Amino acid sequence: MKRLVKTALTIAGSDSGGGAGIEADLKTFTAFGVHGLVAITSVTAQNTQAVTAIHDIPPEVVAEQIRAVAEDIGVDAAKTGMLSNAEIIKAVAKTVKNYDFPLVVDPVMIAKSGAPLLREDAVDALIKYILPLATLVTPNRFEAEKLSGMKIRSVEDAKIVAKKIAEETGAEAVIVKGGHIEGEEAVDVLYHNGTFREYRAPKVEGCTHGTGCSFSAAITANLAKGLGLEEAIEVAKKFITLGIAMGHRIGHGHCPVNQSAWIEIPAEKWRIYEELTNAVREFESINPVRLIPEVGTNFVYSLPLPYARSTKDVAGVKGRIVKYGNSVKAVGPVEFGASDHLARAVLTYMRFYPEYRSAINIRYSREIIEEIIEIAQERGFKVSFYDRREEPEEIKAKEGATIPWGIETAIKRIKERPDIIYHLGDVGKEPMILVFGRNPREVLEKIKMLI
Ligand SMILES: Cc1ncc(COP(=O)(O)OP(=O)(O)O)c(N)n1
Ligand SMILES: Cc1ncsc1CCOP(=O)(O)O
Repeated sequence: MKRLVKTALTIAGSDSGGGAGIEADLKTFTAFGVHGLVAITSVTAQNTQAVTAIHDIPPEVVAEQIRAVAEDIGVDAAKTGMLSNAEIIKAVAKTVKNYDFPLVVDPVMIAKSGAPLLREDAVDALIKYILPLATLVTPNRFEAEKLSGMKIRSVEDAKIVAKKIAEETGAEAVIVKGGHIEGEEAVDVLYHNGTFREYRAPKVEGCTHGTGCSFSAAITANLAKGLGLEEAIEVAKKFITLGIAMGHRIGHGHCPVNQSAWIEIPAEKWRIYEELTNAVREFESINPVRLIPEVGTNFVYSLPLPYARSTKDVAGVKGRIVKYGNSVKAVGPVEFGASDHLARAVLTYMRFYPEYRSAINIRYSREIIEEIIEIAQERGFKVSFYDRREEPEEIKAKEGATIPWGIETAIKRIKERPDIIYHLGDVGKEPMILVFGRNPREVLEKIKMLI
């Protein structure tokens, strides 16, 4: 039977910290929907700060891992990472020659923490045995300098070096990565089929442990899926830029790239869209006319942290929910970026209570707030408030700062998490009640109690 899922093989070392090596490669393969296969070359005891032990696997066992998966399952594309010593390099070269899958070579030499991952005497073996088999070699600045014997200070130097490595080793293509080359952008230079191509992205703040591994794994996964080389690199560049920006802030050293962001953000966005759309429909059907303020109601649901960074990451109702005769109607559909005020409120709230990602605003009246306080006492809900008259002048003067200040003030006012925050308005500002919950369902439950 024809195999439906594509497969990618990583021939690399294990990083016990889960940031680089085999672990990074497998997460990357999964992010692209490709089944990952492994041939472990070396087991490292490693964290974000250091490599504290290295145990190399016997070369024949490395070769046997490749053979075992290639013979039974089949390999659509493969990559190499940490190969550690010359014997492993020779065993890998001899084995992969028996198959015709594309091979991406990440010439791993030194860990971010500074530890050597390739013996000094094995660099020549890498050049002699592995690079000639490569569909693509992916050195960073320092690896490219080592492979070429030349210094790289600019994108122009990177071009000369990429061409030199390809011509001297017989590698089909070489991409010299620009993360360590000076400039505001990370410019990667590809030499392929006698021509150059530049891949540009802003140098983003974030986490970089495992970037080389994840980038080469992303290219491999996309080659396995049938993309051409240049297209596969284009996707991988976007993937790694997002992964660095969304990196997991763990450990005390170089924090790791987040390979899941690529798949998690779109998946979460879809779940949020569905859940919020259903909740808005239910809110309309309850028809809570007396709860709709003059400015209208919005109902929001944010991406989880660390993905929620701006109001664009919060879904809301476009055009808000309004009174229409005797009924309550959403003006437009649920969209990300459709809310400003309520989105800023929920983003501030999440700084204190990250799981509470949904909120709705309803009309303030003395009667409604008294009912809320009564229900809150019965059900154990907490209510807090902020008073715009207490707002410091410097906050007033700053565009968009009132709501974050107000939510923070209300949260700090009481010792426990407030389910409901209200404010009494100001000149030209309608007073408002904001109801928070972990998700739209929880917010709706609270609203239903008021009806
Ligand atoms: C087992 C293992 N393989 C590769 C690396 C290199 O990862 P890192 O240190 O983050 O550097 P790049 O990913 O940028 O090449 C490693 N540390 N461990
Ligand atoms: C005016 C206002 N203030 C708090 S919620 C709200 C209404 C909803 O505003 P948005 O649609 O910008 O979230």
